[in-house]
Amino acid sequence: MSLNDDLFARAQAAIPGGVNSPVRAFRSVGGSPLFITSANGAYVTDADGREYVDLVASWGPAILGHAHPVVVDAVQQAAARGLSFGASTPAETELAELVEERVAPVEKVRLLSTGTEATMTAIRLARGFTGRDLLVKFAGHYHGHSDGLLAAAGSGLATLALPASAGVTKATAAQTLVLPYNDLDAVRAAFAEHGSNIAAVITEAVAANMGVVEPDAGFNAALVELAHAYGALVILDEVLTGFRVSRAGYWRLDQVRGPEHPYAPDLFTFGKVIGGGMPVAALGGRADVMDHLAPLGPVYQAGTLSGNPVAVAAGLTTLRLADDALYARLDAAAASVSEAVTDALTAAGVAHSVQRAGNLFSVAFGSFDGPIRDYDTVLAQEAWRYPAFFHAMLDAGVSLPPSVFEAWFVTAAHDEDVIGRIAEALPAAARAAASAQPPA
Ligand SMILES: Cc1ncc(COP(=O)(O)O)c(C=O)c1O
Ligand SMILES: N[C@H](C=O)CCC(=O)O
Repeated sequence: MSLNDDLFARAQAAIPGGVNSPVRAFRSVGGSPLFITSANGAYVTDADGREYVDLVASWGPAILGHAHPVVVDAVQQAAARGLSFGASTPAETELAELVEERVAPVEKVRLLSTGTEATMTAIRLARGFTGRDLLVKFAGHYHGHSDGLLAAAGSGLATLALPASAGVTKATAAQTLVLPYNDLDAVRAAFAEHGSNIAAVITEAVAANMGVVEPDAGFNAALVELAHAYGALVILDEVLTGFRVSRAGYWRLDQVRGPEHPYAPDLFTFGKVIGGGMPVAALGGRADVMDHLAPLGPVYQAGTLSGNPVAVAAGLTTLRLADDALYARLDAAAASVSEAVTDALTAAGVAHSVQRAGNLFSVAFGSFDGPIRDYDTVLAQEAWRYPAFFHAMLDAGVSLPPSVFEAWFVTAAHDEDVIGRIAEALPAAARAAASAQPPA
């Protein structure tokens, strides 16, 4: 028994499933999750003192690498000035201004603590602004764990094969129309039938919670055009992609992909990188919509720790360090790792698709006709090959997301040496995936 195993046994007695977020539980890959005691640069160290190359990066936020000294210093200085005031601070406005400067359609920003709060508030605001009830979401997209968003959600629900969550009332579930991703005909049909009662369409800027699945070129732009034709809003969920794939998130990368560019979603949600590893999230968008939030308008949102000064210091410092050169480095690291994955799997004779968008990527096992475009295809893959692949990588000192349905994350600290260690581990993992057997 390792110390990790002991800690997991103890945690399971004290915490449901031993984890504080289900995706950490290793349920689809088996074994005890890692209990991390420290992290630095591209590495995490577990309770047994074993160091791993980390491709989870706190599920996205750690773009600079773990414990970046400038960020840690900013956090320490902010903490020394006081942990929380329950009052406004100058840095909150600086962070809001920085988001508005980078993401052109965002005219006003409200800070919150989690991505879940951001999407939940965005939906309430869209309903309050339009006076309508229905919400459109796409199968396989994950927007956090508020009630109306848990149908056909990716991430942990995909991993645990949960089509929805217990505890969501039928009335709430009935207000969410779940449509197949990348299917504009389905969106057109939904608007044709329910258009006068649809408040908003929410979409991940690029789906990255069912593995990475890019929107077709022009898809996000067409959503905006369609929704606006019916008086509905579009919420672009950039909780995962915002400030991770470029200085202005996926929205900026998308501007050059579609025929309809530029397009302007009404609301954006941010999380993860905007907090630099601490709990900051944001809702931003058109001023006339945002001004419906209390205290100006009737849509209520609040938070004791919203805009927490220590967390904002981490986020602001991280964003200021994230320049175009940093994103170029992340893109190059993602390209190298994803090419190494393809080379190893191909050499082992494992059919697969490496799905990539900017510096985000994931692997799907099986034969596909081109890049995957929807959740049904994601679910039909040979997911049973992943546990063997995952554990072979872990044994070789590389920590991957413990689910085939999650994206892999590189950091600026993933330099040539680190990528070399990943590349060395891949051939044995690919052979393990090749000899994996489907469940009986
Ligand atoms: C696209 C997206 N939206 C929303 C969320 C929810 O964010 P949080 O986990 O901070 O509540 C996540 C991830 O968890 C996400 O990936
Ligand atoms: N896929 C999720 C976020 O993007 C994973 C994070 C979590 O839910 O703990």
